[in-house]
Amino acid sequence: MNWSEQEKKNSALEAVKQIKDHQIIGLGTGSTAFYAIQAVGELVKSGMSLQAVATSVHTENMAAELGIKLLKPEEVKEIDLTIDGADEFDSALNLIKGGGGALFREKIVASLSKKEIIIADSSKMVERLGKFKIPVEVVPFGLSYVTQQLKKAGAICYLRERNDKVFLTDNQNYIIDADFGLLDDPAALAEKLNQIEGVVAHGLFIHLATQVIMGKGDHVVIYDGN
Ligand SMILES: O=C(CO)[C@H](O)[C@H](O)COP(=O)(O)O
Repeated sequence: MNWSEQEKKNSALEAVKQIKDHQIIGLGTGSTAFYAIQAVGELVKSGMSLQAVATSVHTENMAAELGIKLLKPEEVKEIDLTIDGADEFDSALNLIKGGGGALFREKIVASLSKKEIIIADSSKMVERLGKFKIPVEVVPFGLSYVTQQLKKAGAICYLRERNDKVFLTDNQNYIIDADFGLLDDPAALAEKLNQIEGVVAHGLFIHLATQVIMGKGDHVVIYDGN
């Protein structure tokens, strides 16, 4: 396993230590969350009674294979603890998420969660957010309008594709990867994006993370939010 995979795994295993019996757990999406989902599967196998809400169809399938009982978000009032990855995080624990395209469900699950733990390898920590383009999930009907609004706001826009076809999210929407350059004020940009009709969700997660657990070499560093 290379160093970044080891850091991802270490951060995931550290986060999973916080899970208690009978809790409802939010399961993230991506290559870091993968290690957490595997570990939650182990806890269930060892006899812990846990239920989970998944942030994507991919995660749902993985959890089902591991015997983790799944709930739909509409069946829960709140989630005790969510463990998810991120594409970038800063010292205020603001995030860019959505590299895997699951940003809408991830944001709903994070918003339902009492505790949102972000797990990451050390490459994800940045001084200023924005090197990673901001994923913006858009209803297909609104693609032209939203693209124009994002451009007016200063972004260079890329419609996400996979295998030479337009990428479709689990919600059958498109993703525009919006390059705003390095951000001076992520919260202000998040507010601006919230105002655009046709935007389902964007990848700026402001004040949603409770804690970031970052793998660094063979240990982990924990950053707590305020
Ligand atoms: O937001 C996400 C998916 O929508 C992921 O959490 C993010 O892309 C990080 O992924 P990885 O752990 O594979 O680097």
